[in-house]
Amino acid sequence: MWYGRVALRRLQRIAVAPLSVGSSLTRAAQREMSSLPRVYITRQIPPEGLRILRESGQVQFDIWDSDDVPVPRKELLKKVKGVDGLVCVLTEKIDAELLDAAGPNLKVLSTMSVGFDHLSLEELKKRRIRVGYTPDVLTDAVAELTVALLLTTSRRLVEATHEAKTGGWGTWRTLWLCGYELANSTVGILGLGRIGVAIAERLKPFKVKKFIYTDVAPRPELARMIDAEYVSMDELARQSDFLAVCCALTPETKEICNKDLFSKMKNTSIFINTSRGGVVHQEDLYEALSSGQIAGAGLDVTVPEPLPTSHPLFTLKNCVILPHIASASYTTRNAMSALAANNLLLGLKGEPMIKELKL
Ligand SMILES: O=C(O)[C@H](O)CO
Repeated sequence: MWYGRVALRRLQRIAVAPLSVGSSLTRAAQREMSSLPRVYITRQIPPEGLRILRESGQVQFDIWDSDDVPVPRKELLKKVKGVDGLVCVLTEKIDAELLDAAGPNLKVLSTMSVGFDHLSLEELKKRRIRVGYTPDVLTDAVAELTVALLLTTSRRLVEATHEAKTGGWGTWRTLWLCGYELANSTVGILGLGRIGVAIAERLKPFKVKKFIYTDVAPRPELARMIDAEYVSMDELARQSDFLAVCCALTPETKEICNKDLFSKMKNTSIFINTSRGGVVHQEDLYEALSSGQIAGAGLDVTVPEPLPTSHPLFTLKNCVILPHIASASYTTRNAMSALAANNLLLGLKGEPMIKELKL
């Protein structure tokens, strides 16, 4: 269930109560509370996660009381001082500076995201800080949104609604607003994991002819689930009518979608990215779209985020840009917050987390 803003604020007041040791508490209760591990939460996370933390009776926590504005870095560096645990989202850079500010008490970091490119894994490992993250629970939502974005881009839905609303809709025309269909197409997946499989499963009923994928190595178990063929990066570019990027952002995948890739794609191909903006060389993508090297692109992620409204990509009719909403369903965001909360609590107890990154 999703709580409204007022209910959420009420929940938060209750949740943070242990830190503001009130006069109504007995001294014994105050002592007990102040001996609990201290946790800082960098964002107003959905209510399910807050409820779990509050009802656990296992931690005292403080929270940045906003979803609209990220916690300013200066404030964050102050707030993390001495904490035992930290719950963050993808807008917080967890690096040496922050970990130094937190100090040696910090044992567990729990990010409410499947992506972990905002975390300096090396620094975390060096300090033996355990890291929880939230894969799986968002797979359905991300796959669903990816399909929606793919169809929106390939069938030119944004252009079409704009034309209908602004008087561009004249007589029925034979080739007006034509796009590309999935039937009989080849769909390529760059980085085959749970999300890539879920996307392919949803696209299959659209009569896709063939699924292909590339990755650092073949992933036969996953590939078998969707009858996908392993190909090289070059072949992926050459054969794909639709190319969906599903890989994590790492030093190896940074700007892997660049001029070299786009130049090998068909000029009827559609490029879709719901992973991280950093895997794309955006100037090269702009070039490929504006020159007609590829037919269109649908992006849920960009660099930076938010992408300034003056960015050249916004001038292109064949580029659909969404504000990083792939996992944004009420169910999924609550599930992510619950998983992040449970990971944190387990980590603080010294038990295996439900989803823990191997550092
Ligand atoms: O990494 C993630 O979790 C997504 O990008 C946002 O849900």
